[in-house]
Amino acid sequence: MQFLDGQRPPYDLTYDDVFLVPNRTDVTSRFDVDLSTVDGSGTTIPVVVSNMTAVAGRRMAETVARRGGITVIPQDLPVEAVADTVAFVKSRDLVADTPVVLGPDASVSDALALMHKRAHGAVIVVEGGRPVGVVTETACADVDRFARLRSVAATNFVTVGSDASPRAVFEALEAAHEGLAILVAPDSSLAGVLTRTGAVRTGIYTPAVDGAGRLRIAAAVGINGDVAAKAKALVEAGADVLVIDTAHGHQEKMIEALSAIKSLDLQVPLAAGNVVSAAGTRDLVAAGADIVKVGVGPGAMCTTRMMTGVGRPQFSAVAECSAAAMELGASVWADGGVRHPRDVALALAAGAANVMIGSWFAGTYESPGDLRFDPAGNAYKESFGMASKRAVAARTATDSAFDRARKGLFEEGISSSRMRLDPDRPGVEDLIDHICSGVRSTCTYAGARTLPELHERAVLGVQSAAGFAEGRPLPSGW
Ligand SMILES: NC(=O)c1ccc[n+]([C@@H]2O[C@H](COP(=O)([O-])OP(=O)(O)OC[C@H]3O[C@@H](n4cnc5c(N)ncnc54)[C@H](OP(=O)(O)O)[C@@H]3O)[C@@H](O)[C@H]2O)c1
Ligand SMILES: O=P(O)(O)OC[C@H]1O[C@@H](n2cnc3c(O)ncnc32)[C@H](O)[C@@H]1O
Ligand SMILES: [K+]
Repeated sequence: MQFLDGQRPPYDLTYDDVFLVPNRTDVTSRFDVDLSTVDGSGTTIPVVVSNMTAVAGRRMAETVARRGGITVIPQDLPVEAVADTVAFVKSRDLVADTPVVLGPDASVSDALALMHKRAHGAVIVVEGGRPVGVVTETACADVDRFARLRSVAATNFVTVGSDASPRAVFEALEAAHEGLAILVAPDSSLAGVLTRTGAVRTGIYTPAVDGAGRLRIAAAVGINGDVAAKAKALVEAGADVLVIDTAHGHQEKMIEALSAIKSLDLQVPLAAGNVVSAAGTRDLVAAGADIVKVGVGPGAMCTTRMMTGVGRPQFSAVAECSAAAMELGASVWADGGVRHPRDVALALAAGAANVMIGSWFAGTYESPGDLRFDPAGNAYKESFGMASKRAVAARTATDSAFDRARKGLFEEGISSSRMRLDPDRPGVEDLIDHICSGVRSTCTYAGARTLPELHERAVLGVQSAAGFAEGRPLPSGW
């Protein structure tokens, strides 16, 4: 990475402050770009879902891993609950999505409550293990909420053998003018569902898989308690990457926790943070981190900078930490503050191996929260910070009332925010398409076939606020 005309400013920069200058390129197609990462996490796109309760659950983990990213399950859950999630994700198909299933005697109201748990927006009615109908929102529009699904389900749905190629599924849907195919096993039992877009995505993305060909998943631990025992249990449960996470990662307790976990030689990459300096990066790598998590204060749910004045503009933090990590053969994840595909591209140009995204993905069908609607009818999900009053109250629920009250004084995050589902991109895969098409395009502009090449070849300029504003679209004129 270099600055345009060698002009590196004497102050720190964030994503909005910088732009990439196009280079002469011999990468002539965006499909010639390889987005896989080199940090040992096994991702084939540079996307890591943040360990936030409002963002990272089993549906998110399954869906994102199928497209090549990885989800970090938050540290606040008991090991048994994380183990369940890991087992679920590892049992999922690499191509077909998991259907939402109800029996024929379930009600329309049951179906409506579950339908938007997944982006394909349908409930499959199953009797004796076999699909007998499909219920969509449209079918429920003018019927009584207590009506039974057997009376509203469409029975003329498209079924395809579970061994059919994605192209064959696409063509069957095209011929039938339908959007969702029901995949059935040879014994006619329900095997999964696949949309037209899902079939197309299968040809573009490579799932992130473990040595046994199962979807990958990561899990987080904090720095308090018997962290090494928890880390060992999580890896035994199947976690592919361990994240050791606390607000101030450059502290003795982190170094102790990380060293203790490293000494177990668990044979999975260890990511630790958060830090924003070369010194913090070096100390975490020396204590055993393969990946250093970078970012203090950029997160959308984070009030740290307002509360403490501590932090660092994220582009400079990532650039400095990744340079220090690379010297030691380690990698960096850029954590927080991503709101546009360009932010992901700039973090990668700065040297990050992967980019962590939290709040942006909270506003999708796949995040764990319930779908809600504001008075104007816009769909949204609730999100909250992991150091917010809400998260601290949940984390300390088993402490004494006095300890809870004491810890409650140190909140550093928003407890309730509404993350709107973008009507054009309501599913996390829509956002992944958006991000990956942006980053593929960045790479061809920069003349890079791989992400390390993007970092090597990136030429960055610094822009004024007017420069940034000029780049924004003006959908309603001026
Ligand atoms: N990236 C960020 O900018 C950022 C900022 C805040 C939180 N978070 C996220 O929020 C979650 C909770 O993190 P957490 O660190 O608050 O809880 P935690 O990991 O459960 O505990 C933090 C530990 O560090 C100690 N500590 C010392 N100075 C601290 C400080 N300035 N801020 C916070 N703890 C400090 C705490 O002790 P005492 O309680 O006795 O002080 C406690 O032992 C994590 O997922 C973290 O990544 C991220
Ligand atoms: O993608 P965003 O949401 O911008 O960033 C995710 C990132 O934010 C950090 N974070 C989560 N909760 C809090 C909180 O309460 N205070 C400070 N920072 C927080 C965390 O690093 C996430 O990965
Ligand atoms: K912030």
